Amino acid sequence: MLEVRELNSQYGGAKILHGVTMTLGANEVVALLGRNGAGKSTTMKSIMGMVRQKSGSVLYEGAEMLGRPSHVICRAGVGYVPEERRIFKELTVEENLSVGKREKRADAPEWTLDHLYTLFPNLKERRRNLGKHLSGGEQQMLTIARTLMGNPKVVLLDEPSEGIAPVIVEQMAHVIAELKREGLSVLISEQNLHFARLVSDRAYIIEKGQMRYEGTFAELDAQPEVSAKYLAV
Ligand SMILES: Nc1ncnc2c1ncn2[C@@H]1O[C@H](COP(=O)(O)OP(=O)(O)OP(=O)(O)O)[C@@H](O)[C@H]1O
Repeated sequence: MLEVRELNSQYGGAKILHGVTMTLGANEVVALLGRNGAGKSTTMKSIMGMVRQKSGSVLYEGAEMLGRPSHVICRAGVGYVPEERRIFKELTVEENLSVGKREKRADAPEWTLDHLYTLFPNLKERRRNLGKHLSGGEQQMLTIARTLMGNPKVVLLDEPSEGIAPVIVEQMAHVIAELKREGLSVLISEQNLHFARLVSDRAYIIEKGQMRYEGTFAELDAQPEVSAKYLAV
């Protein structure tokens, strides 16, 4: 589905990613783990065409995306939910969702408002409220819901559990499980090993822009020195 090979990225003179290689299979949920500043967001932004200076390869369904603009990558079927929630604060929940609406894709689920409201009951209750009146967790959900309105096949979620209340974290885990059930592929970036383990099939660990680990959580548990070295405890 998504295949990143030998990806190097830099901001100005600062080289951040050094030969990052990873895959996301069809209908898989994969976690990209790592501490603050390890390069998780930069990996996602590079996949999305949001970092200008980069080399390597980003194949989406076999087609090269490296060097293509973000909107083309988006339209090809890759949805991206950045760490900082991007909602229109002066628009209602429903208006925010309408802004994200894109054409139906033959090979991906179509998300109507009704379908989304089943998955996000809080947003249904608050559909006439302005974005600025939502809690942080609701804004996070709205950003995901709006991305789904684009009918993506792949969704990249940057730190979905960060800065939200524990009850919302549970809902977030449910949402990710539902996305998988709908047939989507999901890449999440996480510092929270507990949450990642709950929702993902397998994991990568990145540190200083380099991949340090690839495998299942069971394999990771068998090597406690790896999480001790590369993950926050
Ligand atoms: N626009 C930018 N210009 C210069 N350096 C940047 C920029 N964005 C990020 N960096 C640097 O790139 C490195 C990786 O940052 P990145 O945001 O990818 O990390 P992360 O793993 O996502 O961590 P976080 O949880 O803090 O988002 C950090 O050293 C950061 O300071």
